[in-house]
Amino acid sequence: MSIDIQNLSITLDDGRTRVADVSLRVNAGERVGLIGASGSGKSLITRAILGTLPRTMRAEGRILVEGVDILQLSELDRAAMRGTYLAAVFQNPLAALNPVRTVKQNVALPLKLHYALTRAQRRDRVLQALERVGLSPDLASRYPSELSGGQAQRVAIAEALISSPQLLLADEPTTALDALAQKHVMDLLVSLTGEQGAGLLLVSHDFTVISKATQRCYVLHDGSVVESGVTSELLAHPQEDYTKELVAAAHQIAVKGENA
Ligand SMILES: Nc1ncnc2c1ncn2[C@@H]1O[C@H](COP(=O)(O)OP(=O)(O)OP(=O)(O)O)[C@@H](O)[C@H]1O
Repeated sequence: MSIDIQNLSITLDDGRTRVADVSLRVNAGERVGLIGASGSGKSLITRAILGTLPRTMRAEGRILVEGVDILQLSELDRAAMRGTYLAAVFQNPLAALNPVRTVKQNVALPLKLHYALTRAQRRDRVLQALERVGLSPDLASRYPSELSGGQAQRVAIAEALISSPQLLLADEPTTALDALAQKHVMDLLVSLTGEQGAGLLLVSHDFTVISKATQRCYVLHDGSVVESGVTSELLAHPQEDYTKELVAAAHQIAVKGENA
């Protein structure tokens, strides 16, 4: 499944524009980055794709999925896309997981909502999903508050991928994790989306993260795309001043890490 965002603008009720005329494409099975500083509009674009923008905001333009403009679909149809064609992983897994449900109940939720499976089929799928993200079945009966940040993010990934979505939106999925958990979670996102043939839209403020996981990327500044291209080329030869700043920041972090 490809997703083709054409001239997307997101405006507040009072007329202020937060995202302006953004065009962005993720081809089937492709890993694409969306990079920009805090407040540049990355999360709003993700939410416009998911259909979860705040009620005080309006999205204009087109978001084509297999040629259908999903901005024109009903709320019900948008909700049906979440957990089937589309899934998402966010920065804070504990906010995304239901705290009063166990790990296995959280992971099973998309199956319960969207698929007619028996309890036994659901249980098997959940255990398989936990195994694929490298979590022991012993964790299945725990509550989210009884997990480390890295474990909780793995649970969120298992939940996102259990229904084999065709596009995974990952919004700063590693920002809240320590360096080792960051690497594990990124490796997992790349390998699992690859195995499932799903596309990945990876949102981050950090070129280091984007460069490790994506083939192409878009640079967002103050709600507009200022540059886009093959990630390795953008990193090696940024054209715009803003992209140069982001690249320099990533190099500084890398050098600090090497000297630590
Ligand atoms: N509910 C809201 N009402 C009004 N303005 C909002 C709302 N949500 C976000 N904004 C504004 O829209 C702009 C883009 O926000 P967005 O969350 O998309 O940024 P971001 O690039 O994802 O930042 P971060 O990396 O910090 O998450 C910001 O100026 C933000 O203050």
